[in-house]
Amino acid sequence: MSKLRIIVAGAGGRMGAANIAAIAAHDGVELVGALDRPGSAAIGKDAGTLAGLEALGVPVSDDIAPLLGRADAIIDFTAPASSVALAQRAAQTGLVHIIGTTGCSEADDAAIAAAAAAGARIVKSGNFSPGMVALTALVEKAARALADYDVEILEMHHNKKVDAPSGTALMLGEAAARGRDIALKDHKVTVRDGHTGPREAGTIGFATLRGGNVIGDHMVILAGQSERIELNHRAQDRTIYANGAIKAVLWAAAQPPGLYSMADVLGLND
Ligand SMILES: NC(=O)C1=CN([C@@H]2O[C@H](COP(=O)(O)OP(=O)(O)OC[C@H]3O[C@@H](n4cnc5c(N)ncnc54)[C@H](OP(=O)(O)O)[C@@H]3O)[C@@H](O)[C@H]2O)C=CC1
Ligand SMILES: O=C(O)C1=N[C@H](C(=O)O)C[C@H](O)C1
Repeated sequence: MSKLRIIVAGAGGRMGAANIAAIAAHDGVELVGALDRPGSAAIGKDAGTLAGLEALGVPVSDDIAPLLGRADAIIDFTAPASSVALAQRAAQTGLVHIIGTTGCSEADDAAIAAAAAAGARIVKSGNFSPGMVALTALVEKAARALADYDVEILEMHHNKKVDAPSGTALMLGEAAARGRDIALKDHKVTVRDGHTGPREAGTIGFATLRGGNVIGDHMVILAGQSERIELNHRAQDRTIYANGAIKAVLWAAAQPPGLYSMADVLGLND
């Protein structure tokens, strides 16, 4: 079987390097293009060198146009504006588009859904690790079973992260909300400061920590009157996300256009 040809967007970033290295190590895929922001220091450099590997003969560019005809998929861990623009390109050409970018607004998500409806095969997830997808399913079940317990979600990431709460924390919050048959947007509490009064029953609280080079820690707490359940996930290496993104490419290549989640990729929604 021929290898699937992948473009990595955000090649100069932390996840860009992890994605390039994971593609180079995988037998079923090959890197055919690397993109970054116009003006980025990565432009013109070899993608392999940027990822700490031997040169791969793939220079980083700021122009996707010449790459579109010779790629099957884009792996994109960048920024919301970039992911929306790439989704529109993927729709024009029917490409697989794997979106790991977090911090998207409702309008960004609507534009991404529109691109999927217009022909792109998009897998979008706040977290591409299979362990986190499994944890998300557990959180939904626990929130449903323990309907009167208070749900609080704590996350810690490195000091370069720009969005909060993390995409994963929001994904876990959505799972808890599904378990309770409520809409997260109507029940989430992301800030507590000053005289807040007692905790409002049925809300889902978020706490954000930032520091050092923490890759990604998440804890979901279900607090009852005489007990507390803590569901924890700690990422130890970005390779876990990059390998999940490749798994998503291989799965999505065989799907019709649409917007999919990692739960779809892992067969949890079958
Ligand atoms: N879903 C998941 O499993 C995971 C998601 N993430 C998410 O992935 C995203 C990237 O994370 P990370 O790699 O740590 O971040 P970095 O800042 O290290 O990398 C982002 C890259 O995208 C580039 N970029 C930013 N804006 C644009 C643009 N408009 N057009 C093209 N390229 C652009 C940046 O270029 P420059 O530096 O020049 O600005 C940089 O190379 C974040 O949203 C993060 O939350 C991260 C890990 C796992
Ligand atoms: O920015 C990061 O680093 C990460 N972002 C994702 C998120 O916002 O949840 C996934 C992971 O936690 C790392």
